[in-house]
Amino acid sequence: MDYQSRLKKFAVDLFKIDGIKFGEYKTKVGLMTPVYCDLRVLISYPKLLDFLANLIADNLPNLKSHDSLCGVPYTALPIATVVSVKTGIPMVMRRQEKKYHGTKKLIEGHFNTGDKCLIVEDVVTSGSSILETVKDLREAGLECSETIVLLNREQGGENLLKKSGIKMHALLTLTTLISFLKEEGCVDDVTVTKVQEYIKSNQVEDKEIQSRLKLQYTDRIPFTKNPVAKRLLKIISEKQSNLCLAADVLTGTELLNLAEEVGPYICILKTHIDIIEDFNENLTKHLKDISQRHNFLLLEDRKFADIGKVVQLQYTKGVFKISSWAKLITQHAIIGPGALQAVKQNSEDLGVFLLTEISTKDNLISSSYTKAALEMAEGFSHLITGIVCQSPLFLDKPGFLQLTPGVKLNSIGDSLGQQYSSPENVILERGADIAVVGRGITEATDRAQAAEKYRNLLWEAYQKRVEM
Ligand SMILES: O=c1ccn([C@@H]2O[C@H](COP(=O)(O)O)[C@@H](O)[C@H]2O)c(=O)[nH]1
Repeated sequence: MDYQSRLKKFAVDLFKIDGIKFGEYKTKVGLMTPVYCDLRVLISYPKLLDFLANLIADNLPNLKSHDSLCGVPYTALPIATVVSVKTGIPMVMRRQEKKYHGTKKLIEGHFNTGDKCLIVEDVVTSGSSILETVKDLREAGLECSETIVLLNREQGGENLLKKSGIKMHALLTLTTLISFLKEEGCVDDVTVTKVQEYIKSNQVEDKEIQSRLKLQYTDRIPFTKNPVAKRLLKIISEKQSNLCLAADVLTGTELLNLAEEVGPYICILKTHIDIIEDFNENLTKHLKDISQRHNFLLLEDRKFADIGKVVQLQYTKGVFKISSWAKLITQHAIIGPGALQAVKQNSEDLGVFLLTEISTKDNLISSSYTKAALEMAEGFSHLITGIVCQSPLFLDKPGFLQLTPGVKLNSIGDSLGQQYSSPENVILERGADIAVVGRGITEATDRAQAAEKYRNLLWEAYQKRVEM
């Protein structure tokens, strides 16, 4: 069989084992795609894996010039392994997370500095997974300039990899794959057209984006897709305030008095409306009036974390009717895209801050959870105002705002796990765009004066960051 016929056989076999599916599929970040690739199924078909290893070996004439192979975790690991066994080229393996005990190695296997390592990957969309792997391999002293991939989705990844000095060799592109399948009667013309249109209109963006840390708030307005984020950025610039007050008080009167006192110095007033002991609907009406008069937004920090349907009810119904007064809400990412879908219909007038990290000591959020939450946020860019986190994330995404709680002068924490950093540290080291201050202001004798002090410190720190 010639090489083309072998490739076609591989494409058809992949289709037969459900490695490639056509229809309406939701990606892990909540976007729709007419073609879904799940090459993890290959491990159940050792003969096909063997066939694939031969295809890879024959595709790359200079394969043997490499000292090692590295599969991008996890799907490509078994593929790299069979190629290694077939060709005798040793493997190295990149851990996805650093080990916190033992040898603390990020790259496993024996290698020498300067060894040429070939990256093996299953599917390339933007190429970001390959770039992450390459970054760690290069830091460990390996040389990476080529990658072999099974399927190039032709969405711009090849170009982005080239910019980082990586040449991509692909067994199949989405175009060749679909034409092979069409020739063999596995898909019809309608599917072919849908896939072609999808490729055209889903190219990864290739713009040089300045780090958000270096941009003034108004310069970030064009980058955001969420209407509430645009309004918030305007308010921040007009009031020269990146201070969010955590108004954790227990009565309606206390809340309204506090809002009046600190209103001139804040861009957001954050509530936990369910801790108000004498709540009634008039409270949120008055709160709304004050927010309009003093030009700040209301954020209900409900941290929604239930199934989509319940989130929808909690957000719109019950005694609090949050959707009628809060332009901003917080949500946990643990539920998956369903909870975001649930509030999406209000997206013209709603902004969500998604929790990707939390400020408390010994919390259970891992780096892979944070990574997945960030991907989810990107998939809902029209709805997401920003992220709640503790470290500088989304640096190349100036359209998303970083909201960071756990800010207080002269304190490192409370007795219940809360951890604090200073206003300067939260902006300069932790990458916050907006800092949340609660007890630092609410427990002060002069709350307006305390709010003004935090406002000035936080604003000065942001200006320093932009100029640094
Ligand atoms: O990770 C998080 C997320 C939210 N919060 C909220 O911020 C305030 C902090 O109040 P302080 O009095 O300044 O400690 C509070 O409303 C939390 O619910 C957080 O602390 N950490």
